[in-house]
Amino acid sequence: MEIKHSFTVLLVEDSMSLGALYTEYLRSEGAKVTHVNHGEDALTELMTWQPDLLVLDIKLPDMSGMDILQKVQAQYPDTTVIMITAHGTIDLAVESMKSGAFDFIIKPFDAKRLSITVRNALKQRQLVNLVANYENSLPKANYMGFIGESLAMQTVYKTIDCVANSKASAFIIGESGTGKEVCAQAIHHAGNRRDKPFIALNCASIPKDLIESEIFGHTKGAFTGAIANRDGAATRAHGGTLFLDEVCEMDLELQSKFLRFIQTGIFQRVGGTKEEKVDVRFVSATNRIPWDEVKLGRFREDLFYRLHVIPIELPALRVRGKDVMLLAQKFLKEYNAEEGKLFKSFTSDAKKILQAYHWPGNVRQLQNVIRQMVVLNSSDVIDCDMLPRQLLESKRPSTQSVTPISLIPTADISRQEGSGRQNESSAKPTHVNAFSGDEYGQSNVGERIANQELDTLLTQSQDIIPLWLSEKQTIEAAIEHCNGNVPKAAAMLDISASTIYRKRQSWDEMEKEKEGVSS
Ligand SMILES: Nc1ncnc2c1ncn2[C@@H]1O[C@H](COP(=O)(O)OP(=O)(O)OP(=O)(O)O)[C@@H](O)[C@H]1O
Repeated sequence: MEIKHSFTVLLVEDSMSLGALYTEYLRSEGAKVTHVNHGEDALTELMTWQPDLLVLDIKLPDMSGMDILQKVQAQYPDTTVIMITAHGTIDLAVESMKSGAFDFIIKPFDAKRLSITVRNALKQRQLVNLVANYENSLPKANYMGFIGESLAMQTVYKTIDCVANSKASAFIIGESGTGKEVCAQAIHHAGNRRDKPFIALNCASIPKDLIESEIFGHTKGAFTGAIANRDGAATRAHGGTLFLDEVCEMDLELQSKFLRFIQTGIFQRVGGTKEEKVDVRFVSATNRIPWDEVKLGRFREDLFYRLHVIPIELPALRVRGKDVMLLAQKFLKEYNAEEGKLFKSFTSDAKKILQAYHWPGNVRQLQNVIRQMVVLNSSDVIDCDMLPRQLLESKRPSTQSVTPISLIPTADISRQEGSGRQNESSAKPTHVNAFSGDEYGQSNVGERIANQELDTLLTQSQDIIPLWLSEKQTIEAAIEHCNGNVPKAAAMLDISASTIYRKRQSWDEMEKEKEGVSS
């Protein structure tokens, strides 16, 4: 292995003449050397830069080299330490190796002896770096609270790593239960704001007339019930991260107040007259397609551009392959411990069903299913007969599955319902799902509808409508049923949201063509 040519050394040696001599030896090896005579000076240097090697005399005028070694181990564990010792302190030198020093050299030594130790230390550093780089390049199965080693999740982990230290606003999209809150927390904990607060605010669950005070706080007497001054989420998140969950549900009036806050960090409490300024990083999330909300006039375009700086898309569980079983196994272990049960694994048939199910409620639904099975059964293995009915009855929508309503899962996806949203109009798509159903070999709605049409043709000769129109009606019925939530409708139809958007574009064209023909 090649030793790198230039490396840095902090040499701590109280004798000026020996310091000069060792500096000369080290320079002949290609080192850039900084020489200090006192322990305190060494610690000051270490606060501003970390050398590749620390060559450290055990006996120093102001402190023991052993104390410095301990501090370096605790604060700068990547620094390789070589101890210099006199005959009388060999025991200490041996002790220092137990505490993490790489090697020790006994005084007096010549250039050759120092060269061998230095080269060995550099080789070891290179090996450690090589292994660390290799480990980083392997797929991760665990990352900051996430479980999953699918390619789709590796992309998410890499994006989080890249954006964690930035102050740029991150915008997480994904179906319900895909882990958007886990993602927001991961961004916070992976970045340099990790020691400051992470404040989450669910814009959908706070009553409209309270949300402004929840975000900005209020002064005493600002409204009935405001019996004291109260800090809002903005103040509490100072220095840290403010997570705006379900941000597309934010009231339009509040959106304009929020815009100014995002631009300047300045806000006023409800009922207050004084302006306050905070430093927060914004992370937002929604299970809607934000650009559609902008087009429909429900989300301000200027706010969208402020918040949607770094988009992160969380993949649906059904496109995450083996992650289903990784998660299932993790939840099984967790709920076993909680419930005092003895389940160890799943039968291969149960695994097949779990793997094949389309998980409209994503990880949250999987979590609920595993908990339910653990609570209701006692055995050492999860078998098919313990699986909930909806999993056993659910096949991937086949040629018979033409009515979206018949595909409604009983799973825990009700959180999205009842939002009072009306059916969406045919807003033009700009968002493309990276994990489209077609790429993952999911059944194609066009094909299913085509089969239905064939059946219809065989049994009826009246009321035949164009194939694309029939498909459009089916998809629109599903969207309406889901109160305008396209990702949820797509999940029920077992296609990707991007397929719906593509189709909407082509319907517009078909409608135009139809109008052209009739006029
Ligand atoms: N990759 C994952 N690994 C482990 N647990 C996960 C993962 N993704 C989600 N979860 C778990 O699933 C549950 C739902 O996650 P979370 O609340 O973050 O989803 P969400 O996308 O924010 O959902 P919603 O849009 O409904 O608010 C949580 O209990 C979370 O811990």
